[in-house]
Amino acid sequence: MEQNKSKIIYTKTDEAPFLATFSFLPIIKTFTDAAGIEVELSDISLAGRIIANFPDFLTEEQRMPDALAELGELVLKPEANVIKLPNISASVPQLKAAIKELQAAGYALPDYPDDAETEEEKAIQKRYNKIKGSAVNPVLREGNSDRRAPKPVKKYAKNNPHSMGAWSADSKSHVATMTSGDFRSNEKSVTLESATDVRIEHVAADGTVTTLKDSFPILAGEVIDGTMLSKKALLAFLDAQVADAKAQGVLFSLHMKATMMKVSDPIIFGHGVRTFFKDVFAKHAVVLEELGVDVNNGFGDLLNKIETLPADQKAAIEADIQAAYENGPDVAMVDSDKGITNLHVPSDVIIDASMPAMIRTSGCMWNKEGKTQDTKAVIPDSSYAGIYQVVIDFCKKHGAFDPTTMGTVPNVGLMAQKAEEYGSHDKTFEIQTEGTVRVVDAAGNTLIEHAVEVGDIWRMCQVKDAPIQDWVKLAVTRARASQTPAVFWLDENRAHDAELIKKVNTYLPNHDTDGLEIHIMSPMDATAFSLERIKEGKDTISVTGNVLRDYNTDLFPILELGTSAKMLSIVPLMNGGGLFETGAGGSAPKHVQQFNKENHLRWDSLGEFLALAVSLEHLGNTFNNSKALVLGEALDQATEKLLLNRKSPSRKVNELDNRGSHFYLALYWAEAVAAQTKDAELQESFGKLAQQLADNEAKIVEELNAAQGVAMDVDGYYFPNEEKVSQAMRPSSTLNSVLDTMLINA
Ligand SMILES: NC(=O)C1=CN([C@@H]2O[C@H](COP(=O)(O)OP(=O)(O)OC[C@H]3O[C@@H](n4cnc5c(N)ncnc54)[C@H](OP(=O)(O)O)[C@@H]3O)[C@@H](O)[C@H]2O)C=CC1
Ligand SMILES: O=C(O)CCC(=O)C(=O)O
Ligand SMILES: [Mg+2]
Repeated sequence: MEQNKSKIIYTKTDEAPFLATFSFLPIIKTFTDAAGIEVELSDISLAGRIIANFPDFLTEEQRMPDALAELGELVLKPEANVIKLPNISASVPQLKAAIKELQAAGYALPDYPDDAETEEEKAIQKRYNKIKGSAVNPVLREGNSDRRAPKPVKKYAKNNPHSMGAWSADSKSHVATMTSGDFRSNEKSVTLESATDVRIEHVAADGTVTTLKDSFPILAGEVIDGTMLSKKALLAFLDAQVADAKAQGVLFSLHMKATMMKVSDPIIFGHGVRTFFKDVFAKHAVVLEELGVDVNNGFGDLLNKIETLPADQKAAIEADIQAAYENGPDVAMVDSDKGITNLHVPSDVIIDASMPAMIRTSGCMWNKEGKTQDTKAVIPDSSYAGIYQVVIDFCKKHGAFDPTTMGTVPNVGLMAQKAEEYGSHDKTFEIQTEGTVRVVDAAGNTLIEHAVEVGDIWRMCQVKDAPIQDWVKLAVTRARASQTPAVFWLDENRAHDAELIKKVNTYLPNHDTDGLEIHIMSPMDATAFSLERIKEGKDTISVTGNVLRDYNTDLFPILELGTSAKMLSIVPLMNGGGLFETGAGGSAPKHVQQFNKENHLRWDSLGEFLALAVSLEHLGNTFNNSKALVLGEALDQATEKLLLNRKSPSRKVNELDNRGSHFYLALYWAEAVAAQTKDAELQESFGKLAQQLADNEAKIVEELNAAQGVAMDVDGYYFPNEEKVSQAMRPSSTLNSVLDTMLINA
């Protein structure tokens, strides 16, 4: 992919942000074309990535270039300027559904092999596994993360607070986490002084050595960790939690990140399902085995596979499932009307968004009657679980947070180059034989070693030195720019964090920290510190590793702003380019359901507006493009006005939705360009556009709202008909012709 000096890459993704793109992109192009800036669409949708990876199964016309691979190369170059919308990180059920849809559309793709046996099946599975889970973000994130609520957004939230469920001191909701045998307890960490190669091997009790991962390079200064989660300890823990949830009368709810931690967390999820339905699995072990049931993909896998059984056999299993529900604790529901529990699909409950949603709902989740109920949030590994307990304790003591007065917690996150746990998939193993796992360097020294048993999960993580240096620098830069205290969330008692603390102490003196308040605290202490301040309306930067980056950038925004979609999310790429993510949240599947049902899209594109403005600013500054700077500044003004005038999408049908909010953004953006005096040419042409949009406001809004209230079918979920999507997302002929006229004149 060529990125010339006046090009911005805009990503085509999935679900709600995909739909929104069909309305917003024509507006963007109206503005950028006039300024000679090219905006190119790059397809990294789940369907697009599947197509790109199986050219040999497809016809010439069906094939697509591997846009993700191209972007992966682009982000290493200084000229990179990419706007990245949220995309699906597919669980296996989602991947299978997308494949099915493509097959139905005439794409002769192979099925996803559940049990790959032949070499051919293994090769296909390997290709699909590359597409599975969080496969996009780690490729693009060649920089650390700077996520925050811009001032106008925070101000808007204070003036227009979202709902917050009240908290009572006698709430029984709590976090349950392991106290031993987990990743945190077993962690060992080493900083390599000089570059070397390491390999990971398993040594069986009889001395047989099996290579788990061939030699790979480690750079000087890199921190590596090895750790394991004991299956025995996990099962004992899960058993105890199921029993305790029942005893306490609270909902049982398991919170994992099975999409991003795509090797370890589905295994843990599977143990959660098997523990909850223990009797079903004990009684029907043989038949479930024969059916190839794999609940690492959720309990839904069992339900789907027993459909093929003879009626009486199926009924017997269903009766035992019912008994499990009756005898066990109540289980948290994703959709109580449809009987879908938190255990059905691993991608339905994702910890970063699910825990804050629970905290916002008075610490409750939904039970089978569709009512809220106190909940036991089960987060097996104790590395980070404690922060949520601190928030829960704080709410029990002080009541719910008040969005009208609370301060903000922006985040500076260490994430470049697959840092830490989020880069561990290719170094995570479910142990097949008792023995030892060891990490051995080029000279034959054992750097890390653990005794393991069958079923234990062993993993190694890496974080390179250059990203750490960049992260420390970014933290200081943000602390200085915003005059806000910064806290490194690092625990001296955790092996990995202890190594990072040494690094932070080495690199901080390289920067001017005069007059800045910088702390290092354990995650739980840092949470308590930040919450005390937030309550007093004070701001505190959280400087964290990759997992806490993920957790904090949903936790605080969801409490402060109601959603993380309103965050500014910048990734200053280490080689000088810019990656501008939109918001900090996901692709909102629920929004698509509503769109299909009643043609109302409640997706808020605020994240896209903010990202585009910083992308234009970056382009302007990097390449001396004054027109880009004018557009960027004007866009920020337009976004601020949009918030002030409350033109964000409503949640209700027949009211302003995503499309209507795009119209208002276009109007305010054109007005702001027309009002500036730095560029007379832009001023003149956008003066005309502003006038036309303003003159037609009532008609356009009427046309946009009138389209709603009917079912909408765009021929597919993962791979819809783009012509239909475009028609659906651009229902105002008046708006379309005003934009077209502008484009023709540009
Ligand atoms: N950067 C990325 O690419 C990311 C991708 N994901 C992926 O997204 C999918 C869904 O993840 P999930 O955890 O459910 O998170 P989502 O953010 O999609 O959903 C959580 C809820 O947040 C609200 N929300 C999120 N974005 C917006 C928005 N722009 N406008 C209005 N409301 C919004 C919605 O609430 P309500 O329904 O009440 O309106 C939504 O249901 C998964 O496949 C996940 O892997 C997740 C995070 C980041
Ligand atoms: O990549 C993913 O799967 C999710 C990313 C995410 O949640 C985040 O970056 O906050
Ligand atoms: Mg996240």
